[in-house]
Amino acid sequence: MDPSVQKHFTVVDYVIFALLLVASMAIGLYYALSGGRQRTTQEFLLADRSMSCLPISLSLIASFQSAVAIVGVPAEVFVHGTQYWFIGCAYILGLLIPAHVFIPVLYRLRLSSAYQYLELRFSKTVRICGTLTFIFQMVIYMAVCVYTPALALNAVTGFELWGTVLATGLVCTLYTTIGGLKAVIWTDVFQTVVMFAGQLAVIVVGVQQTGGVSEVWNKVWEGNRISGLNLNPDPTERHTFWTLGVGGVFLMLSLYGVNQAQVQRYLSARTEKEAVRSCYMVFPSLQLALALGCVMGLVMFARYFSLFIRLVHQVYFRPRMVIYFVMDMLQGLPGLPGLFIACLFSGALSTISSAFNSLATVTMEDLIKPHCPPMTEARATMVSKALALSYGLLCLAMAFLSHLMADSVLQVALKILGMVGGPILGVFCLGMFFPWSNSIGAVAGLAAGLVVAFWVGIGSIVTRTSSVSSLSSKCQNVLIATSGLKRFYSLSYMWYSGFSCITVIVIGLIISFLTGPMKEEDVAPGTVFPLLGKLLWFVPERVRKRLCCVTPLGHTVRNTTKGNPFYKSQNCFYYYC
Ligand SMILES: O=C(O)CCCC[C@@H]1SC[C@@H]2NC(=O)N[C@@H]21
Ligand code: NA
Repeated sequence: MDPSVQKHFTVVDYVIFALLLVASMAIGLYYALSGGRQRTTQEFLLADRSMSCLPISLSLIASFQSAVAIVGVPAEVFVHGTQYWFIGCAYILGLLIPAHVFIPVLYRLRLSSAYQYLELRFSKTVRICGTLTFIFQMVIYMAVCVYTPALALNAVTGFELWGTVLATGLVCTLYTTIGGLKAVIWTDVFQTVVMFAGQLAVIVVGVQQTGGVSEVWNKVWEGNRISGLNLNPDPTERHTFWTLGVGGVFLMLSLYGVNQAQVQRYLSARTEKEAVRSCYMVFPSLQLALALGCVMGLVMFARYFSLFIRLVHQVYFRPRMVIYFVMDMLQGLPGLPGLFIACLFSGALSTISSAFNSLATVTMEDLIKPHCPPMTEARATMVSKALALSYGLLCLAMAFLSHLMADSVLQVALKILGMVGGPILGVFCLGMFFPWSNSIGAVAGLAAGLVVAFWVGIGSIVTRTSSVSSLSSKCQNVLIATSGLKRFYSLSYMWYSGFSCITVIVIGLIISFLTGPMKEEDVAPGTVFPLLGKLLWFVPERVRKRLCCVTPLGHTVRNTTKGNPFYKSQNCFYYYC
């Protein structure tokens, strides 16, 4: 099959793709014209805190399962084998800790934005730093998510590239702007179903065309794509059980524990129990999404092994390889290419709509409201909608600017999420688990974490490309002067979030102790989680009291200044033990 042959679509395919956009638009319109008709920020940004656990859990999946994973995971397994599947082990702690640590603290403070927590626990400065870091992270991540499917499609199917980006980007911006969080959550539900259906279709057709499951298994086994348990402790090895299973926990915590897009969904739950339940329900669906991606990679390997050997050395080929093979596999089956395109764009739409909405929320709640004269509810909602619209248009502009990086899109997305998500996770951990930390320590820690993350992230790109690019040898020598630095740059990207998170905590504690640690009575009630008390459960009660983790059952008193219910006793703050 000649790579230059562009795959053409039948009418059915275009209809299916158009149906995806129409259905998403219809859901947006429905929520614009029903309920409170999106007239308050409580409804527009938090769905009136009325959501139940099922839609929330599917929307939690959709927020960070974009076309990048749909294209990237099969490509990863196709080229490197099933080692990546071990990231599934990170989902256990990666969802249990958010369910039992982050959700209780953040939900009971009845926040609108995750970064309000940083002001309650530290100061306004820390809140603003956290908000700006989040905005930076999501704008870049959005660009990768919207560009990936469009570019891959164009390269393989002649699908009009910019027309697609514009069409999906505008539809997404529209339904997010008019329908608010309710529309974003319910379109996420619909789009998650489309995502699973598209991947399943490719797997079924691929197995059938390869000659059955056993045939696939034989080819996959022959090509030793089934990776064993790699327990190599070397942190520079890209994918091992440790980088994926342990490093992946930090990545999951930065996304499912403290990322505004996910926290906003927890806060939109009608009760705390619903929020915790939605976190539990994410686990099976996330494992299913991971399994579908890995199996799709294996089936494609079995189906195209011979061709792959010929083409794999063309680096440009990687990001488009999956689409290319899928389009070849599905051609002649009218409707299936359209379903797969719809699946790709469902991934992109559901991720960028969550990003628009969370970006509009934090900009409104953390940057505008606290610094502008109080505005009427109607005006605040209008501004929030304008923000969602402008972030949508910004994302489209970014997509036109960004160029798909040479290596796998999955790796690029995980690097961005790791490099920026890790430091933000670190600041939240510093605040929740270390009562002594103060706001100077938090700001210094965040800065140190970001510096370290970008140093290793950018260093890894420069040194890797410098080995192939025309960088002068002197420059190369300077860059990787010592082998230690070389090893530092070759740290697996799966450790970026863990490494930067720990840097934030260490630096944050040191600076806090140097500038005068916070006293227990100064810590805002309800903002600290007794991690030490939990971990030292075997230590006698009186010793634990000294560690300031008091027994539970504090009675709720309404604090007039903060307006938040919190647990307080006469001499010490009660924690959730
Ligand atoms: O946008 C994408 O799909 C790529 C980013 C994936 C983010 C992480 S990886 C672990 C967890 N599982 C998912 O499906 N997404 C998140
Ligand atoms: Na998505």
